[in-house]
Amino acid sequence: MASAVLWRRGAAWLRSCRGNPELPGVPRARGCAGSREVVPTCERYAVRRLPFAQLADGDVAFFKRLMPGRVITGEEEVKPFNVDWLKSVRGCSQLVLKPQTTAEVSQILRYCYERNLAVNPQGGNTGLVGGSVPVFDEIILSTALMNQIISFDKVSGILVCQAGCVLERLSEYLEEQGFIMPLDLGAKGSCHIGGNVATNAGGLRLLRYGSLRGTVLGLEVVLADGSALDCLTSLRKDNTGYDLKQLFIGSEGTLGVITAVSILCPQKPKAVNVAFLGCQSFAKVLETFTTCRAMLGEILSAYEFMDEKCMELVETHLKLSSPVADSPFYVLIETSGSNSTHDEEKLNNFLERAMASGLVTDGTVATDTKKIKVLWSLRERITEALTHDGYVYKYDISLPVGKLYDLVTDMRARLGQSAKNVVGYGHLGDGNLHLNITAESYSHSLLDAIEPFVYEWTARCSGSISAEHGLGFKKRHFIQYSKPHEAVLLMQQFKAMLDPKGILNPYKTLPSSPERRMC
Ligand SMILES: O=C(O)CC[C@@H](O)C(=O)O
Ligand SMILES: [Zn+2]
Repeated sequence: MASAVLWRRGAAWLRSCRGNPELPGVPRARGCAGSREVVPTCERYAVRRLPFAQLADGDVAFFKRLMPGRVITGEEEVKPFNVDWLKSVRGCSQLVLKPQTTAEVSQILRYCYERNLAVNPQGGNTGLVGGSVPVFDEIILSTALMNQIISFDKVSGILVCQAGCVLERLSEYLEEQGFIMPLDLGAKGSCHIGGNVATNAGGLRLLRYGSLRGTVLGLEVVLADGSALDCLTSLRKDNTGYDLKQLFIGSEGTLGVITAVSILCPQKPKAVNVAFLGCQSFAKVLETFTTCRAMLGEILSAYEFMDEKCMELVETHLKLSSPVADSPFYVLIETSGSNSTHDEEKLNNFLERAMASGLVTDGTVATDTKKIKVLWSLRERITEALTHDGYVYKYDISLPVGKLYDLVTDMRARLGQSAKNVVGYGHLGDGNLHLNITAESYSHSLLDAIEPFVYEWTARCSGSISAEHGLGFKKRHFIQYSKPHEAVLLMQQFKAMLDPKGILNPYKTLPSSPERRMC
């Protein structure tokens, strides 16, 4: 019935958004993940502490002299820095340092290197694989006060800023200048650009603007021994030797601390539209993608999908309402272009075709900023909704796009009643599935039913076990499912060369001694 209504509406439908006006807007920071008590990581996973030095009173006194007023020591004050956003891993650091300058980061690391003290670099602490919090008592080096925009060149669109700038603040700043960040993600209200680069965050705009490996032009990095590496170039082209910045992009703070970033920013599109559509099968989601890519061409800027379980969760836990009739799958299509009449016409033609051929059975379109945000919030806030559903097991998989949803179906069949919900969503246009499984509480047996099955399944399809979230603490021992042994060895050699004492973000990204999960 809904489809008939849509079909008759034609172009008028294109201009409408049936999104509930009372839907709350997109939150500025990712919502709170509840107040669960978290078992310390080292206990839950039986991790062996590496032989770093223990923090002494003299160390704290040194840092207090170096950065008066920017050293946090009280147990309660340090607590939020010890726990990840998901409330799934917890360290027991006793010290948080908040440098403001690269020189201070250098001094901190020089001191820690000499004393053999382990350091956990931390940005907005929005990571999803336990990479941003300590495992034991690593000193937390927070980039929160390194939040200055250094320069923005309107001619080239190149932004240079300190690592601790919050992504959303950068976006707002750039929008005033007629530009945007090439990166957007649900955690934009809290995540730091340095953390985004350190994890090579993907996000919602990758389909259009590519990954940070292409848009980051330069980096300033402080190495483990405190020496600063100035690769903060703003050149589009520079073929002088090896491109060292690439080593640090996606290194998750294990090779150096990123202190400043130079990034190429696109012009703000003049016309943005979002269509939110219902599809009756995953095959139709795929066909809709092929059709819209062919018909929308260069104006297509995002193609996201979510299944009906995701919609149920955002409705139940966040009280958002679906703007379209219940469907097994939903897709969100965004266009970004320079001519609204042209873009709307293209989108309308595509939608008419999609409706006529039965690819899409219901849908709504938003052309103004407020309604666009409402539609995006249905997709962006799934992560937040999941945290209200219990303990969440998260998988972030790259797969050949045609196989993307088979993993969700297989996992559902495998887990049966032992899981509460098994949901699939993600950046379909990038071949990136977010598979999430919820249960009332954490259990080793459920984890054993999921892993290594999920990784073996992914490896059989030549996929990647981490598309965009990184390996952090939780996934480092599974790297071999996506990288050959020689590649892992070479990574370990790079690590040993740049950080011979292994003080930077230990227990993360690369496998070390095997850990046994406690039963
Ligand atoms: O929570 C997740 O699994 C995905 C988070 C994020 O990458 C997203 O695309 O929303
Ligand atoms: Zn994602």
